[in-house]
Amino acid sequence: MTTRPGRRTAIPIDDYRRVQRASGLLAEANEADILGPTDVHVAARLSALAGETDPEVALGLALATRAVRTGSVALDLHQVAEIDTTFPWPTDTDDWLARISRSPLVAQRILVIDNGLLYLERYHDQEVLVADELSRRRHRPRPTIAPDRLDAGLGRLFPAEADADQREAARLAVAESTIIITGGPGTGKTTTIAKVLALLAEQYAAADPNHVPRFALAAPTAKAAARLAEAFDEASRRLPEADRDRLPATGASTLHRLLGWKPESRSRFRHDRHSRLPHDVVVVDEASMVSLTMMARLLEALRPEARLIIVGDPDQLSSVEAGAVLADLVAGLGADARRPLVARLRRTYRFGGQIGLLAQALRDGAAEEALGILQAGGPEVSLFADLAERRGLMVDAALELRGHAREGDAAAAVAALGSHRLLCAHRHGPYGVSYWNRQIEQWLSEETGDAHWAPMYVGRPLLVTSNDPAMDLNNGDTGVVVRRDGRLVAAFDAGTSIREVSAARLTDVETMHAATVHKSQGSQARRVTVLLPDADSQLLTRELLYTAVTRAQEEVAIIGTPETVRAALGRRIQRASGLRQRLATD
Ligand SMILES: Nc1ncnc2c1ncn2[C@@H]1O[C@H](COP(=O)(O)OP(=O)(O)OP(=O)(O)O)[C@@H](O)[C@H]1O
Repeated sequence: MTTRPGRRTAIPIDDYRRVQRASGLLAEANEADILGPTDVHVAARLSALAGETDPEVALGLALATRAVRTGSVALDLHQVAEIDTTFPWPTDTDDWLARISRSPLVAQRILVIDNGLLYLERYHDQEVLVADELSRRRHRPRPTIAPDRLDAGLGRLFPAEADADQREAARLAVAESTIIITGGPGTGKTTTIAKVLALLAEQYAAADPNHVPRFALAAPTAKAAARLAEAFDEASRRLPEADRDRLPATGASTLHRLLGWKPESRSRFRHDRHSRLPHDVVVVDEASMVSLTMMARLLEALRPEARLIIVGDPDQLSSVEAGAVLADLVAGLGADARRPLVARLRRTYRFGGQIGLLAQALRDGAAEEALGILQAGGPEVSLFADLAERRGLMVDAALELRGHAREGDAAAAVAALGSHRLLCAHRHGPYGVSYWNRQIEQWLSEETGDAHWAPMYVGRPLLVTSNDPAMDLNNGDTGVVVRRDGRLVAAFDAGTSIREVSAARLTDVETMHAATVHKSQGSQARRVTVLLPDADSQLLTRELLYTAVTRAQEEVAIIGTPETVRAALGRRIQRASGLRQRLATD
């Protein structure tokens, strides 16, 4: 048994996961690592308060709490055996569900049973709200448009035969007031958004020349919002002049900022159903990262007649919070063949080909095809067994950063952050971010002769790990420490500009030679190295590998074996929710 050193009483190091006062089934499930301490505490306390004495009902509540903690919106009791096949689960699941339905926990709406799924009340309310708001939007009359003008605009902006998917997506986005546009990396999502907004500006101008429409572009994270602003700017510049001139000024912000987040209260926003957003059109990009809670807040804050355009890649990792809303919306709203509200962009414009082909094979779970592409190698994709193969590349990237940082060239240093990224599934352990950050620093120090690294060294790449409104820094922002007039300043990428703050004032930052795949979502680098963990790691999933590979703009190397690639593609992230069912049967 491992013990913490220097203590008089030996305490097992994993004790923090054990709940000392729990008993019975909850304690057993805690001991089996099925339930975490929060699940046990919540279930024990709420059951006691509600007067529930059946331990299997309390177990249901604990599992519903666990479900939310692990990304699901609801729990299907019939699937619990998949969590742990050896645990002594209640033998009659229907009876278990029936006992829960008669419980005071349900009478007091702590738990809700709907369509055979078990919910914590708050998540049930949010799911119903999202389904109801979307249903209301779907059954409203279509917006009035000038169809001839739309046809002419589509012909003008999407003249090529090869752009049929984009043209169709744009047609739907103008004709409908709610639409989802999906597509993998480089399929022209941002390009299409710019053209859709140009077409809409034209429609609004024709309907009422005195009304200047208000467009909002939003993304779930600050990083993604900055990238959207940049890409949108670029795409708008390529529009024909008359279309560009019609576009109203449209910056991009986070969803939190759009809704007017009030930091003093966790889930409160300035805009809600009593104070709606003033916009005519709201575009949400990187929607795979939007949680159920955020989607609920957005939908209730939109004016009923406002247009909503949801854009994203449903095959990427979902939000770190509960829900896989984009995937649910695509499955639920795409199910209606009579009135499809989902447009798919399938053609890749960005890559020379191999990264796109690899991404496709990964998305489809076609392991042998993916391995074929990887093993054929080439300038864009490769598979290595050992990360040492990339040592030269990683050291060069770190040296480039250091060079610009020593010269005090913040813009060049920030740009150099995008040259290479090492992506890991884990934070800790031999495949983790912490280990590899230290290793790359060690290699760098061997190269430069700088023996010891102070915590803040010139050329240190930074990742912000919490929101800091006072410094205007957001969780996920990236920057680099540069030397400026003998002082150390941290220069951050603010999309189209650089923000500098004193490095000494920074608290919640990590080194970012390596980053987790989750943290890298919404950003890209020219070259990417993906370090796969052992095949039995539960974090190794198809969504993770697909998200990691699609962060690469020019070249990607996977560090792993055919076995780990197969294991990744064979493991899917399962997130239970009733949303797609509600939407499909609406
Ligand atoms: N119809 C098109 N014809 C030619 N090039 C295009 C077309 N659509 C997009 N592109 C080009 O493909 C590249 C990717 O486009 P865009 O940034 O719009 O894609 P995206 O799907 O938003 O990408 P991301 O993966 O960054 O979200 C850009 O260089 C863009 O100019």
